[in-house]
Amino acid sequence: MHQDVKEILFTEEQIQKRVREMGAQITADYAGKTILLCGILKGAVVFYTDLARQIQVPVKFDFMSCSSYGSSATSSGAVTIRKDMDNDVAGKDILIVEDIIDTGITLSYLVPYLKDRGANSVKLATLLSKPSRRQVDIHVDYNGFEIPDAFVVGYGLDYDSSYRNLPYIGILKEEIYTK
Ligand SMILES: O=P(O)(O)OC[C@H]1O[C@H](OP(=O)(O)OP(=O)(O)O)[C@H](O)[C@@H]1O
Ligand code: HPA
Repeated sequence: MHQDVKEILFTEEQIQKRVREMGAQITADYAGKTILLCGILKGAVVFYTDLARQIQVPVKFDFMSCSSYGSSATSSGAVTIRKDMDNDVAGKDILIVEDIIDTGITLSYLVPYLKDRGANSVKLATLLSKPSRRQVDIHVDYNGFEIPDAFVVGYGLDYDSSYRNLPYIGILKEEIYTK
């Protein structure tokens, strides 16, 4: 275990098992359709590549990059798009892939944004959700794990751009982000 991690919340094996289950559910729900899989950079990348390979219906890859002002603790609710999807959204069945939903502010902006551009459907898959931190109500179609209000890293999630490559999800020691 990394020295900055105080506790492993989900091991590599637990994550892979859950991702397989989510992929099977998505495969069943989208039978006969093609999914435009929209990953939200950068945190979702690891989950995205694993989930995509567990989906057995046709999938097209696309990505968006967003930023919300301030840290997620102090977010003003203003979300800007740094990189939009390359594909035309109209008429497509879009599945947004996130690593974590915290306040819900990012998704509360993105889902209507894509719907307003004429998507046939917009659904949401997230590996992690922190319901106790929610500021806006978000409907999550596929949720990997609900977690307590702790700062987690690994499997794509970062603190100060580090730890994204840890194969597990762990709780970061408080002294790392309070120093
Ligand atoms: O529900 P919210 O409070 O809006 O927070 C969730 C968002 O915050 C994180 O992204 P971040 O801005 O840290 O960028 P990153 O994915 O590049 O790490 C995460 O990947 C979500 O996109
Ligand atoms: O716990 C977290 N870890 C990393 N990034 C995050 N963005 C919101 N919550 C978190």
